[in-house]
Amino acid sequence: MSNTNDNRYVEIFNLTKAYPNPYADDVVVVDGFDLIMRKGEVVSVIGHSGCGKSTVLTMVAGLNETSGGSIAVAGREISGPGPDRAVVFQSPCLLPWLTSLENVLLGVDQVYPHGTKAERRQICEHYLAAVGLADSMNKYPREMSGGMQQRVGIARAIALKPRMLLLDEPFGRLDSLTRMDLQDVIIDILNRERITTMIITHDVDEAIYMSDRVCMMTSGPAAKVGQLLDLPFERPRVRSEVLEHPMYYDLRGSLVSFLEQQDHSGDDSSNDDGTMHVFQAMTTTTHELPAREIARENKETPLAAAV
Ligand SMILES: Nc1ncnc2c1ncn2[C@@H]1O[C@H](COP(=O)(O)OP(=O)(O)OP(=O)(O)O)[C@@H](O)[C@H]1O
Repeated sequence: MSNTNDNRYVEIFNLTKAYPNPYADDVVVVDGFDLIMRKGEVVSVIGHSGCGKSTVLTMVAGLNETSGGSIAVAGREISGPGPDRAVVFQSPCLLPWLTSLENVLLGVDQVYPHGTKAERRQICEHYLAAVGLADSMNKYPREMSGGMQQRVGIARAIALKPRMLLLDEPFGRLDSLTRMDLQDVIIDILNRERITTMIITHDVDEAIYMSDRVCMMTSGPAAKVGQLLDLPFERPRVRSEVLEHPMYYDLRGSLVSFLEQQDHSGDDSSNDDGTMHVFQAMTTTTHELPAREIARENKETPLAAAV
């Protein structure tokens, strides 16, 4: 019998991170971050620059030690990095002396040591084709554009058949057309493979298009989950249907409104009647998490649709 519960596939409880400060007390960047993800669910994490999004993602990846709290994936508490959690960063960091196929093979060789060489190669070819690189398997990174290199990075991550995919602003360095192409590449793969995925993004529209829920982080220091927003769009997801959905602009407004509140110093995100502004334009389900006064000396970014 499996010891995992598909409704609680990823369990992040009371996650905390304090970075050392050589001149004063440690800086508590994340404090009390709680999130439960269902198996196959795609959650975007959005928040102002510097609030701690990447800190959360790298802790889930096991690349950044936690200061407190716990993270469990598929019923097992994580204690370091592992191939069960594949990460795609803004820059794919390919090995320049290897072709795209060889770059993907590096990880696949580790994960499928008992497969034959031909089987492992077939897995790499399958995922490189899935990201649109069927004709570029023997190219070196220097022969590929930034978008193509990022496709290799995505293929490399997904070929590991991870339990969880962690995407840290994976399109941050790409032009808007390439960005849209790659959003669709990932959406297609997620439609087929149903990998539980966390995406860090600054882009409200990307968060809405890509995910099943949006996790909105409060501004740091001591950032945590401020709101969770359920999205009503079906999968497989079609961009035009999402954009034309009658709820689209209300949902977008809710996200922007939350971020705007976080941008206002000393605002505790509540109306006079204690309700959250973010709920006002909404008819879909949201889950309110306990509010806490957050000191925000560290705000940086003016609000825009992309924060
Ligand atoms: N290794 C580190 N040591 C000390 N402070 C750090 C370290 N890494 C990040 N920080 C600080 O922690 C805070 C959160 O950083 P983080 O990169 O997680 O934020 P973010 O929300 O992902 O930012 P952005 O959206 O700009 O990428 C920032 O103030 C940053 O300066």
